[in-house]
Amino acid sequence: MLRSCAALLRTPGAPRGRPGAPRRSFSSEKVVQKDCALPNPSWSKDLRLLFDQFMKKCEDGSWKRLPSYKQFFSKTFQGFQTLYLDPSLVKGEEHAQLFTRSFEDGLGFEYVMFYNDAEKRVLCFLQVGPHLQGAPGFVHGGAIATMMDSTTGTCACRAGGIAMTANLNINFKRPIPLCSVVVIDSQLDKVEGRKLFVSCNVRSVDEKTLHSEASALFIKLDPDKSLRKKR
Ligand SMILES: CCCCC/C=C\C/C=C\C/C=C\C/C=C\CCCC(=O)SCCNC(=O)CCNC(=O)[C@H](O)C(C)(C)COP(=O)(O)OP(=O)(O)OC[C@H]1O[C@@H](n2cnc3c(N)ncnc32)[C@H](O)[C@@H]1OP(=O)(O)O
Repeated sequence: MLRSCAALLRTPGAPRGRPGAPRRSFSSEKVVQKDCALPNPSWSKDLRLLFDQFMKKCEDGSWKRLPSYKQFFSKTFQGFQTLYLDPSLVKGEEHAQLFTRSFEDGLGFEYVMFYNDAEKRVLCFLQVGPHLQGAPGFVHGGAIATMMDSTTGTCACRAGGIAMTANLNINFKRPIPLCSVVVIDSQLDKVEGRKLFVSCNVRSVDEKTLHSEASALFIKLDPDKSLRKKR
């Protein structure tokens, strides 16, 4: 796997992403709404296997694959914008992209999430690309935190409605090798009014290594309160 990772980095200036894909021109490009939570050629065998295994589990309806795009464009997100945002504070929206989906294929976060409604649980299968390096050879802690936030956040929003992270408490236990695949397992533990308590852990695919664990608090947004800056 590390070999394919190195191959992605070897040719500076070479077109990246899928072969034949147009080069990015930030100012004029219209972001294509492709579902990024589907296999692409950068996915390793481990990630493909986990994907295939869980697509099978989706057949009886117990698990659901969650599609993922570079931009939010669902009705839920439009609801988020209308209810909570002051339009005068929204800047650069036409260029906005979901942080975790803003890398060329294979270089950053490659992942797919599956949701189990009965268990209020989200599993994220994540391949960490070479541009997420922190300590040499290992993934940056901020990148791990990002994906723990995204996975627990997805779990909170699926289970409880639109919510934002108020607290994320992480213990980093073992570093994650760059270009490896890990499993983030999150579940809703408790609901108290608008507070959603979600925990997660990050393990290696063989489950032998516990890389990190976290607990998070999400607050369901109150439609009577705007998210604008308090003056
Ligand atoms: C974020 C995405 C939302 C979009 C949703 C759209 C679609 C959904 C679909 C799928 C989901 C998809 C993806 C999820 C992906 C990514 C997740 C990323 C999430 C983030 O990356 S998000 C960015 C970082 N996040 C912030 O930028 C928040 C800044 N923050 C605030 O905007 C406010 O802080 C807010 C709104 C959180 C609460 O404000 P508020 O005014 O509504 O509530 P209030 O302060 O009254 O607190 C109510 C009760 O919570 C207690 N409480 C509050 N904070 C606490 C804390 N830290 N520790 C302990 N208790 C706390 C109080 O003590 C009180 O408790 P009590 O009721 O018992 O007195």
